[in-house]
Amino acid sequence: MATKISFGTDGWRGILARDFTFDNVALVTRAVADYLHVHHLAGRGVVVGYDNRFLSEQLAATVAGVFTGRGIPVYLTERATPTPVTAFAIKERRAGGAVMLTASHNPPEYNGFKFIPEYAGPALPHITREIEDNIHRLQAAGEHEGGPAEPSGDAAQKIDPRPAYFQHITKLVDLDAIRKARLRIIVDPMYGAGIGYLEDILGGEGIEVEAIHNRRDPLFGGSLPEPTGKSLGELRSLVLEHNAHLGLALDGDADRFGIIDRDGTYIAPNLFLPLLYYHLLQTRGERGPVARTVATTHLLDRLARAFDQEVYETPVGFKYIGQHLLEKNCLLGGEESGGLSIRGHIPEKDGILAGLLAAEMVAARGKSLTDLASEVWSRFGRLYSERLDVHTSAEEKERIQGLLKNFYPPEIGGLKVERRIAVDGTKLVLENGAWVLVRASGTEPLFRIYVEANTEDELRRLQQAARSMLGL
Ligand SMILES: O=P(O)(O)OC[C@H]1O[C@H](O)[C@H](O)[C@@H](O)[C@@H]1O
Repeated sequence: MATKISFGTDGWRGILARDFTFDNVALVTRAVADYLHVHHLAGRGVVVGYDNRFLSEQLAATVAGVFTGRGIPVYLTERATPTPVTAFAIKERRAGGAVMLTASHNPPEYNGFKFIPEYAGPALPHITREIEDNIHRLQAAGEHEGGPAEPSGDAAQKIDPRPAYFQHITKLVDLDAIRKARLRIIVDPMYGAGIGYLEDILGGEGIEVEAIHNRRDPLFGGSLPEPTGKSLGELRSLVLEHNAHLGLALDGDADRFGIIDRDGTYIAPNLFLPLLYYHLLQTRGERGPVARTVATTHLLDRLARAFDQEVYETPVGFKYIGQHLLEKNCLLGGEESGGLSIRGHIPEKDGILAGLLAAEMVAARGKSLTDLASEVWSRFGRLYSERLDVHTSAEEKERIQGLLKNFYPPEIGGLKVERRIAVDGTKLVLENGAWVLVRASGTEPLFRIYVEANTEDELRRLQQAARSMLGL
């Protein structure tokens, strides 16, 4: 039977050997090739990149073979490459798009297929829908049943996308300031595709940098390549032990970031994003709107208001943030799951850029991120945010989806509901600015409950209230 292949929040993911097979990857590539031909992009060629996972390189060779077999020139990266670097290579070569083989921060048994169109950011839904339609058409025609062997990736042109990316990133970040401030930095690429990026960019400028987990391990040392507070224990210990100024981590394909401050504090994206927007506005003196997802902190809105800038609120998924970076000339776009990009860069999230900007902020102000946070909170107030992930059965999922459609209570946790936003899940904004959002994840079989409140107590109260109202 044909596998059901669909593009979720960010590409198609599947379990290796079960549904993520060479045949299915070849089939999806054929669907992308058809898309490129129909849109007259095929002649510009396509970049193919891959992460450090099991079989990623071999799967990338299959992708390259299918494209070249269909007359599409291929630029195949000569080694594992971060997603943002693969995306940047599109721009540099004016290619018609890219395919990136990666399952990002998923468990080791997964792999994934991202199509990045010619604008060098994640594919928007109308594009993935068209590719899915092509897949279904090919499946209906029996093309999923093997067919003639695809040529290997030998016909592809091998590229090293690093030099051009390094050159570009050097223009976006003040590496000189980082060097002059004599920062000591520890980096953790989590065994992923980001190995050799932060450490080489910083080290190349004579900045003191040390790297851990910087060899390939498709099992990710027994944990997930997801740079959250929970998984960065070793980085935290080393930062403290070496008295470093920062610990900078990347996820499996280096599009997300994780930051440890000098005192070992994990700086969550919902805090880092406002700190960075403040840095761009206040310290760099730049101006421009900000784009955030519906699940991301409203502290960004407070900053935007104070500096007379606009805020764009999007559904979850960096594809929407990327679209705003492109179309609204935003200064910053970011999301709570750990993605950001800035004006002048590609509309794709980039963990390498995020880490370098963190170092620039610390260097420019001679303050730790925690001290910078105190400065921002004293000017704009503090907000407490947290996301809960709740697993449910398939029947439960349906019940909750049904409930959410009409979920508009007059109050939650004793606070009046002022506004309901339904761009993605259901978000209720309360009378004192606190808010609750409940939505089904597009990448995992669970619901996410996001709450932002003015105090820690209020946060817990709202979490409890939302859970009991929905039976979650
Ligand atoms: O909450 P989910 O639908 O699972 O999505 C969580 C995240 O998944 C991927 O990493 C996307 O690239 C992100 O843009 C998104 O925020």
